[in-house]
Amino acid sequence: MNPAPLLRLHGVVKRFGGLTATDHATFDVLTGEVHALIGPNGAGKTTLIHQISGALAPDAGRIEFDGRDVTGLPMHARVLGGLARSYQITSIFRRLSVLDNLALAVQARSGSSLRLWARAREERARYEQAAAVAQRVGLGARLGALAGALAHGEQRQLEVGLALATQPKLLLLDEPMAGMGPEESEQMVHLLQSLRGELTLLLVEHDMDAVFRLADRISTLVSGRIIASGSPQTIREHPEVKRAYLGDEMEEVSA
Ligand SMILES: Nc1ncnc2c1ncn2[C@@H]1O[C@H](COP(=O)(O)OP(=O)(O)OP(=O)(O)O)[C@@H](O)[C@H]1O
Repeated sequence: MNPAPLLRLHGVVKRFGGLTATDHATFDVLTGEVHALIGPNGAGKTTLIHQISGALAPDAGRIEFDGRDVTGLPMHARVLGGLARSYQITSIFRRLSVLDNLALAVQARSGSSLRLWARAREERARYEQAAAVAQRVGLGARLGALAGALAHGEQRQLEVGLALATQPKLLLLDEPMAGMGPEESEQMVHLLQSLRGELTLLLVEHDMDAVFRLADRISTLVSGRIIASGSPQTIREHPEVKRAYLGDEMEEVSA
């Protein structure tokens, strides 16, 4: 039996003036899978991720998460429901340590921020969870380092940790390998591989080597529309996907 869909998009639309960024996008992300969203520059991938996270309201369509219609829910309600997005570097408090950043993210899960500074340091359990997440994302030896002093790849690991600290069912990742060298990318691929089975991942990524190594299924977005969803093999061989995006690139990605 196939796993149930954790996330379902039905005809999701976003218009910016005369431009239709997402154009009746429809696809499912199944529970437990690593799902990659690929497509050319400007296809609407980031816009779609914003709509799923709740940062942008769709002009039309429906988004279901974990059996509920979340289309009208604000972002924080989606986070509390288990839908987390790994934000790029902007979400990190650069003048706080790795551990403090993670402890704040653990605290955010409780939905309260008022008592943050008064209680965060006293709450041993929270810091223990934060340290466990740091270990999980490969930053176990960097707990006391200031986040702003981390290498680029480590900052991206921390971002994943901040999202994991909210204990999500689904983690949205927008270009987790962006700006990384080969060694850092490799580390991120390993980190994401290690999350397999723990939670569901939806990943936007241009690094096709990483995509084809990680993804159980892939959806291809072109001009705001999902033109194909399926296994890596199906996508690799899909004539329209090849024409619109992958082209000769696939010949370089090992089968
Ligand atoms: N806030 C905005 N206002 C106006 N137009 C926007 C806005 N955000 C995105 N767009 C436009 O919507 C289209 C889709 O952009 P989006 O960033 O979602 O594509 P993308 O697939 O993520 O691209 P890339 O792979 O280059 O990151 C583009 O034409 C972009 O210029």
